[in-house]
Amino acid sequence: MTVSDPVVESVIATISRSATEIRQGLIGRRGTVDEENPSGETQVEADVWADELLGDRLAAIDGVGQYASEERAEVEDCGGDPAMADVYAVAVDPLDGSSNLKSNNAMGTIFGVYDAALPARGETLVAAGYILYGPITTMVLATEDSVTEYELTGGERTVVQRDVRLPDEPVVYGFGGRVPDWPDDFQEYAREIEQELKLRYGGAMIGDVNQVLTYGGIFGYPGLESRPEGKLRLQFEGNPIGYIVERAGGRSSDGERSLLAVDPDDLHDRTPVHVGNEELIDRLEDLIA
Ligand SMILES: O=P(O)(O)OC[C@H]1O[C@](O)(COP(=O)(O)O)[C@@H](O)[C@@H]1O
Ligand SMILES: [Mg+2]
Ligand SMILES: [Mg+2]
Repeated sequence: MTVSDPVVESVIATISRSATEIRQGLIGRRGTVDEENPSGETQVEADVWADELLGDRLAAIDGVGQYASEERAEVEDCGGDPAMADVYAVAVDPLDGSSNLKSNNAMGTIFGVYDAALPARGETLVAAGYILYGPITTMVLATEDSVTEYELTGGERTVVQRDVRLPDEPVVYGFGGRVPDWPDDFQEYAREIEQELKLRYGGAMIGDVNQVLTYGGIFGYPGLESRPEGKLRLQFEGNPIGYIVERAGGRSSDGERSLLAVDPDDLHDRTPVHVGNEELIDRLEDLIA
């Protein structure tokens, strides 16, 4: 599938072509640097490197008016106002789950193409996707009308599944954060779910969400007692994943409403993130609202 808008297609082609290179470049970049990202988390060498690589390439695309990433404080102005026709803003989590580099477990790259200046509502996304660096490098791409899974080799992307849909019968769940730090209502919900589904939690949202897309179920990183806003970032993680799961027939929620309807205050806002089969998200909202 190619996307009809040439700018959006260029963004997707640039990220998918860069993925093999990013995967290769992880070697030798597993150590931490002496810096924190704007969310106050220790950066790994590969976080900084992947951000620079993607930032340089995406900013060079005509029609990309803004670039923003989890790893830099401010939105980069790339020449062009996303309020204008055919100008977009791209928000990226260059490496999702980069703490998994140390233990050599799955990781990802997440991106959202917004038709609005950042920070923006998820409803303004025109495309979103993620790369999963698993045993195979894959990309899941959602656009207005469909979700497609690709395998990436060299610079090529090969379709492996068109029209990806969440299976009707959910099988897996994964919830982030420490159990004693979960609010009572979320604990109650989790107790129910663990009677019904199998636990899959790998410490990289992309790996865990891909399990949900493949088998059906729910991924959640709830608001915590110690941090009611949760851990994950709305612009770089919550919105793109919410968009993908909703396009695949599922639901997303911050606990009360679709993630795509959340109004951002700040580029690095955090939000509780829940995505999965509709019925499971409905039940969650009933219990914790
Ligand atoms: O270590 P925890 O608390 O389980 O958190 C894991 C979550 O944090 C993240 O690693 C945050 O993403 P980054 O690695 O991009 O900061 C998610 O991928 C994952 O779901
Ligand atoms: Mg992340
Ligand atoms: Mg990251």
